[in-house]
Amino acid sequence: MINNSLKLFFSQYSPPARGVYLVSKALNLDLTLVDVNILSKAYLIPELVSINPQHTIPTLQDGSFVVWDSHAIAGYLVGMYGKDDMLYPKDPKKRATIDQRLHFDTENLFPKVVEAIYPILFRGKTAVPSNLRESIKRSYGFLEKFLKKKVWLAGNDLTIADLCCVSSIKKCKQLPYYQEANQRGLDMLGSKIQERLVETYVRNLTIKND
Ligand SMILES: N[C@@H](CCC(=O)N[C@@H](CS)C(=O)NCC(=O)O)C(=O)O
Repeated sequence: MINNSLKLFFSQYSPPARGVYLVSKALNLDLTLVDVNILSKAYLIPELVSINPQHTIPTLQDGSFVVWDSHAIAGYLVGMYGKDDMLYPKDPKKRATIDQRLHFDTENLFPKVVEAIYPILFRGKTAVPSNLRESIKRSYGFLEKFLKKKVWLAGNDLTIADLCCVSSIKKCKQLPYYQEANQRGLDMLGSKIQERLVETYVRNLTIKND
């Protein structure tokens, strides 16, 4: 379904932006993607800052309505454009479980990704500290427990919890739109991290030899 009024401020390097992109694919919605280079200092484009003072990626503009935070955007897209509520059921118990997973992503998973990756991308660090690696493993352990006896993260059906957390990764890989909507950006982020590690390594060698 093409909706020309839906504009998503997006970056392949942004996991939450890719979460929203996955949701749009699940809904068969065509978004207009505005590619924002979050790796460059010039990413604060006026078009984004004027509608979202927090200037976070992803931000959705639907006509005169603006919403940001990937989880809020995902719920909005299902409510507004879903042919049914399967991806984000209105049933209070089902929704509460999904919301718990989404909040887990906000307060636990994503901050750890940021803590692990940002110092390598932006501050010349070359490794993820071992205590953080342990902490990330604990988070994945929680996800495994959430998944126990369930097909998907919040029950037997795919929901926005899966698409936002992309935690039940093997299942998500089976989705027909997964490669385009997540794997491509994930590979780009992986290559960028490798590139930064090599740059930092070479810079450190040069400093040593000076
Ligand atoms: N909880 C937010 C996190 C959004 C976020 O922090 N996005 C990062 C990119 S992955 C960003 O916009 N960073 C630049 C900034 O905060 O100005 C969400 O789920 O959308």
